[in-house]
Amino acid sequence: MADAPLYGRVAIIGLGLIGSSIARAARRAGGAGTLVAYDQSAFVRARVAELGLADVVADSAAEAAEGADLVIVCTPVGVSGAVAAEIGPRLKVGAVLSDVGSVKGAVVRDMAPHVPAHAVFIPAHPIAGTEDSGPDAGFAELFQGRWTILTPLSRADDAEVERLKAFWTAMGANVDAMSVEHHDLVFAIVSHVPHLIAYNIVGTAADLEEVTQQEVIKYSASGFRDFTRIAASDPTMWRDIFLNNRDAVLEILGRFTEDLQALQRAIRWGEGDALFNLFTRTRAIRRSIVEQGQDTAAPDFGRRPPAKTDAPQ
Ligand SMILES: NC(=O)C1=CN([C@@H]2O[C@H](COP(=O)(O)OP(=O)(O)OC[C@H]3O[C@@H](n4cnc5c(N)ncnc54)[C@H](O)[C@@H]3O)[C@@H](O)[C@H]2O)C=CC1
Ligand SMILES: O=C(O)C(=O)Cc1ccc(O)cc1
Repeated sequence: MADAPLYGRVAIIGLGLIGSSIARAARRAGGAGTLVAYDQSAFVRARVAELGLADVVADSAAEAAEGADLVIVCTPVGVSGAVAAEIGPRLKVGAVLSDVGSVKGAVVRDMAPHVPAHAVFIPAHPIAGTEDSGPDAGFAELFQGRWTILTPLSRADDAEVERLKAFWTAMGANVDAMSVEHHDLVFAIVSHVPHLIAYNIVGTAADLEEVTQQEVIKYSASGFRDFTRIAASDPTMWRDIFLNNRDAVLEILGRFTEDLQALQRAIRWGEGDALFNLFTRTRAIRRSIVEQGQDTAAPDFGRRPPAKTDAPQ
C-alpha cells in the first residue's frame, strides 16, 4: 500500500455485514483518508459510532456522498436506485460511485440514470459473505483471498477501474472483471439458485408433519445442516436478489428442474449407473474447488478425508 490513501474521502452507504466489513478492511489497509458512513437505521448509525467504524456518521446519504472521492452503496439491491437518486446530484466532479450488490443488471438499470456525467459508475460484487447481517457481523478479513467482480460500463473508465481494483486488492481481494449480463448468469448458478434450493429444502422439512421440528434439529449433523446455514441468510437481501435477477434465475431453474427430473427417473427405474456417473462428476468439482482454496466461506461441519476409491460400493 502506498503512503497516500487511494481515495481521500470514502463514503459507505449501508453499514451491514458488507458495508461494515469494507469500513474495517479499508481502514486497516489505509485505503481511505476519511471514512464517512450513513445507514437509514438509527440503531445501525449509533452502533457504527460506538464501534468507531467511521470518522464521520452522516445524517443522510446525500450528506455522506457530498465531497466523497468514492461512494460505495452497500444496501439491499432493491433500494440501490433510490439511494443513487438521492446521492447522484451531490457527487463531486471525478467522484467514483460503486456498489456491492449480488445482482448487476438491475442495479445498473436502476443506478446508472442518476449518475451525473462528471462522475464514474463502476459496479462491483465481492464474492464473500456469511449468513449474518448487521454492523456487528462484519470483519476486516472478510475479503481476504476472495474474489471481487467489477463490471465496468465503459473503457473510458479504465484508469478509475484500476484505482478501484487497487482498493479491493489492498483489502485482500482478488479482482476480476466481466460484463453485467455474464455476471448475472454466473451468479445465478453458483450462488442464487443454490440459495433458493436451501430455502426450499429447509422449508419443505419444516412443513413435513411426520418429522417433528425436534428431529430436524436433532439429526441435522449432515448435509441438511449446511442447507440450514444458507437458509438463515438475510430475507430482505435475498428477496431482492431473486426479484432483480429474475431472468437468469428462471433460466437456471428451468435447467435444474429438468436435471432433477432425470434423477427422479433414474431412481424410479433403478438406473444406478446414471446416479453413479453424476455423483462422480460432482465429487470431482468439489475436489477441484477445495484444491483451489475456494471453500473457506462456510464453516467446516466435520468434513471427513476423501474416500480412497471412486468404484461403486
Ligand atoms: N451478505 C452477503 O453475504 C453478501 C451481500 N452482498 C450484497 O451486499 C449488499 C448488502 O448486504 P449485507 O451487508 O449482507 O446486508 P445487511 O442487511 O447486513 O446490511 C444492509 C444495510 O443497509 C441498510 N439500508 C437499507 N436500506 C437503506 C437505505 N435506503 N439507505 C441507507 N441504508 C440502507 C440497512 O439498514 C442495513 O444496515 C446487498 O446488496 C447484497 O446483495 C454481496 C456479497 C455478499
Ligand atoms: O454465505 C455464503 O455461503 C455465501 O454464499 C455468501 C454470499 C452471499 C451473496 C453473495 O452475493 C456473495 C456471497
